[in-house]
Amino acid sequence: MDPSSGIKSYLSLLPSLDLKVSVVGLIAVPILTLFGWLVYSWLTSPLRKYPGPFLAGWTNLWRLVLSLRGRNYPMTMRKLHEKYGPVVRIGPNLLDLDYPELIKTIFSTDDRWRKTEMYDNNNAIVDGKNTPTLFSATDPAVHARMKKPIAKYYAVGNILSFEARADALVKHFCNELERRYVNGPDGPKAFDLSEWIIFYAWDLISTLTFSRSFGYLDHGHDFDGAIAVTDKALTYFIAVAQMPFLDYLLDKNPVVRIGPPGLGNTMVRVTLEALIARRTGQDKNFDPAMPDFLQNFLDAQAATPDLVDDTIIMGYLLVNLIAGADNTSIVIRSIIYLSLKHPAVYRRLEAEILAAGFDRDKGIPYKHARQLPYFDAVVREAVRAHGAVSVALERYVPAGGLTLPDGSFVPPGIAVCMNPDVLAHNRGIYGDDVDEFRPERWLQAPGEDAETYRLRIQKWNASDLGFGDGSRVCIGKTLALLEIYKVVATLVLRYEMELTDPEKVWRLWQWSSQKDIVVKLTLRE
Ligand code: HEM
Repeated sequence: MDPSSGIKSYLSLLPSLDLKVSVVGLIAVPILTLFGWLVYSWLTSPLRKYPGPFLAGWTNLWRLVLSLRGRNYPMTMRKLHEKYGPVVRIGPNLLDLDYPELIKTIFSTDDRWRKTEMYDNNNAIVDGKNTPTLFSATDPAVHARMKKPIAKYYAVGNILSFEARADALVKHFCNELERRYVNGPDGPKAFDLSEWIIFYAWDLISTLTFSRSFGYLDHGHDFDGAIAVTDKALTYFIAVAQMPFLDYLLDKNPVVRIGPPGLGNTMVRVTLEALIARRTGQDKNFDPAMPDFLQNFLDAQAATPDLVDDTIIMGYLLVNLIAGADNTSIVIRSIIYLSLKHPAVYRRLEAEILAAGFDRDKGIPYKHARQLPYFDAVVREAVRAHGAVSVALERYVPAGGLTLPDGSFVPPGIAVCMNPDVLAHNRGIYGDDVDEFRPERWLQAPGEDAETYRLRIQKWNASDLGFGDGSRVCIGKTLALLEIYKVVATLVLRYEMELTDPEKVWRLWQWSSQKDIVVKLTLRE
């Protein structure tokens, strides 16, 4: 059938030629204007000189579609850099840079490099209000006001004061695994460790945040569906980050919220309940002798009431819950799976942890665990090889513009981004074996003198964006490392661990998350 016949028959219903012309005009003019505007923008864009996929120069739609294809996104970004070099135009107004030497400029401490609108999507809706959080705030002044009263609570000293609680939770984690999968009458049973790791991360962060565990370890499954909701939320955030205005049409539509369903509601409800219970003295779980983040935030409010109101406290609590658990789980899974997949690595790690003199029935002291050089190398390599963040972190070029190492000039107002995953696979930094999991690269190489090694690691540290950098660096890094080192060391110390099928490859979904790490644990003698 002629596809235009529908339009023709519709036009034939119109009473006069004039009206026909008007209707055609009404349709054609906006389309032609849009097309003309696109062509004009494309021709006059200062980014025209940079290479990249053809469609990317015209619209962010191609990135949106790519983002919905999960793991393909980070892999495509790596391939694009292999094909085009360190600068790739991935949007009409966006350059993706693989220049580790620019990290300190773009992710600086001077607040001139503002986060772009892609972060607005992470604002929380509290009491119907679109509320920026410590993570999502794009205005440097708003961010600084939020961060100042609470930064100290994420410093090593305060995080170490949470150690006893973390130890108790790691013990609970082991007890549940042993009860269900290790000490059964038929001996060890295979199970998917990947999901138990997220249960651990959620229960630990909720315990440290407001002294009540979500209860996933007790239930052994996503009993309230909140983990599934968060997964959907992440998929959504990643997608709308590519075209931020979509979030204003969908989730944050001021007239009628279109969707997606229920994002963030569970977290907001649980968090609000915890705050009210604490304020009204009804919080039975809270022991003043063991302060938690909520107590810290209330102390911050008492000390600086002009900076911290209840909405800000809700934002602090929500970011704690949402920003950390998934990322931390991804790294723990990478460490365990990638080590087990490389038996020589696992054996060396195991030997070091077993020889470290930890008491199997007590918590593993974080500071002691961090001193083990091979363990440290394994963690760093896991973050490099398969880290948690494969989203490009965007910033606006400030007044004065940016001169790239290739000599080209990027004017102010253009967005540039760096992707921790792309940087972690930069051959110029890590060598041609970037795709291999090789923790030894982080140790002093045979024949390498101490000074050369020191300088090499210094350069690698400066090239690492896995936890961000500058004034917007991850505030939860120490906490995440504490969670990671404790649980990995405990698992290795207590159990002989094996993949039930060493040939089977984990299943990657979303962008970096992993599923199907099926293991068997046997209690060590
Ligand atoms: C392995 C685990 C983690 C990884 C890989 C990670 C990674 C990152 C990265 C890359 C950034 C910078 C984002 C940007 O510049 O756009 C960031 C920021 C942030 N992270 Fe983490 N994170 C982890 C764990 C946590 C935890 C446990 C918390 C909280 C309890 C947390 C809270 C935050 C916050 C609040 C920010 C924004 C900081 C600011 O802008 O001042 N993260 N994280």
